Amino acid sequence: MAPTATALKSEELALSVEELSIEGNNPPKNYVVKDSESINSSRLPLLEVPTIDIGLLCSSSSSFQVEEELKKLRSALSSFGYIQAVNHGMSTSFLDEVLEVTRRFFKLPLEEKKKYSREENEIDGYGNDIVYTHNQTLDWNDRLYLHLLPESIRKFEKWPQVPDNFRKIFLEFTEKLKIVNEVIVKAMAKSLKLEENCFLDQFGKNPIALTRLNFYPPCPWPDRILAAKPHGDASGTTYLLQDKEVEGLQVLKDEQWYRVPLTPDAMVFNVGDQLEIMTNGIFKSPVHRVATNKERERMTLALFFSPELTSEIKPAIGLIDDKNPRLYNNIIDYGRNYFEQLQNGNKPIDALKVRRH
Ligand SMILES: O=C(O)CCC(=O)C(=O)O
Ligand SMILES: [Fe+2]
Repeated sequence: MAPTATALKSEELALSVEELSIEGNNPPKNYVVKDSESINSSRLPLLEVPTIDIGLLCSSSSSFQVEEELKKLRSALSSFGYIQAVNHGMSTSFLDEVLEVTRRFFKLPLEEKKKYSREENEIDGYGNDIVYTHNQTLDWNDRLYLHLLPESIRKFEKWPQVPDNFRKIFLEFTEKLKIVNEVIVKAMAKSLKLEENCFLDQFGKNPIALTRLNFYPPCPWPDRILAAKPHGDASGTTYLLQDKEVEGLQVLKDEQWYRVPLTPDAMVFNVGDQLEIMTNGIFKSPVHRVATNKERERMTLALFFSPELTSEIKPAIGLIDDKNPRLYNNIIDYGRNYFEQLQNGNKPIDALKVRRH
């Protein structure tokens, strides 16, 4: 998933969002959303995100309860692509620890964090948006990207040494979430009456796990700047640990923006673009964005699972027939052009739509 185009450089762009939040009186122009009206700061409705019991999905029997859970999963993923995963086998205290090491990293002095700065044209490391074009709108977000799987692509030099349990906690989290992910990806197939490994096989033997730790400093201009611009995730599947107190995530459903509620003890799960392709558009990779907050900072942790780079992903045969034509072309390494497309204002998945005349 390496960015392909050469990134542009400029003085203002080299500052972290944290630095910008303490500087100056005017909004930095590269961050101001061109069509500010679209931010719509009036209070948005809250999305009802169904709770899915992962323990039930693991069970090999097909009881009434399991069938009901699969129906609920299918319904949520085909209407807006989000669920809250509960009973996932990770204790609240463990998830709190994951968020706590994340918080402790972002609370380090800037000079400390900059020791882990992302190199140009790389993904792993600390920094903000890669800049491809001068009129790109930047996100009010400092982040740390780290590849977690496969082991061979970990860049430990970008992994924080402080707090000193960072590495241990993230390795444990990765192992645990990998198991949850297999359960959910299999359940997605079962809920569509497909063979359970149908999507998991497309991830290949060495799926990719990438985490993105997000820090959103308070922003003096919440009506003009977004913490993350609208996007669908490039992943196969995405898991999000949300800030415990500060909302910000919003989802587009039927052309209306909704707030995603805070989910204590639950993980938010959403379909990524690559699972939308594999399900031939039945499951939706939701377009989401993050609002800025004038008073409060926010921290979240996203973890993305994606097929290995050599795997050709494709809509499952069992989902295509005369009534349901193929919607997407096959693709290898979906992430390769994703960032550049997104930063150029495109919706990357649209490039794969089958064109009919
Ligand atoms: O911070 C959030 O609530 C969402 C983050 C997100 O969408 C991402 O990292 O892709
Ligand atoms: Fe996202």
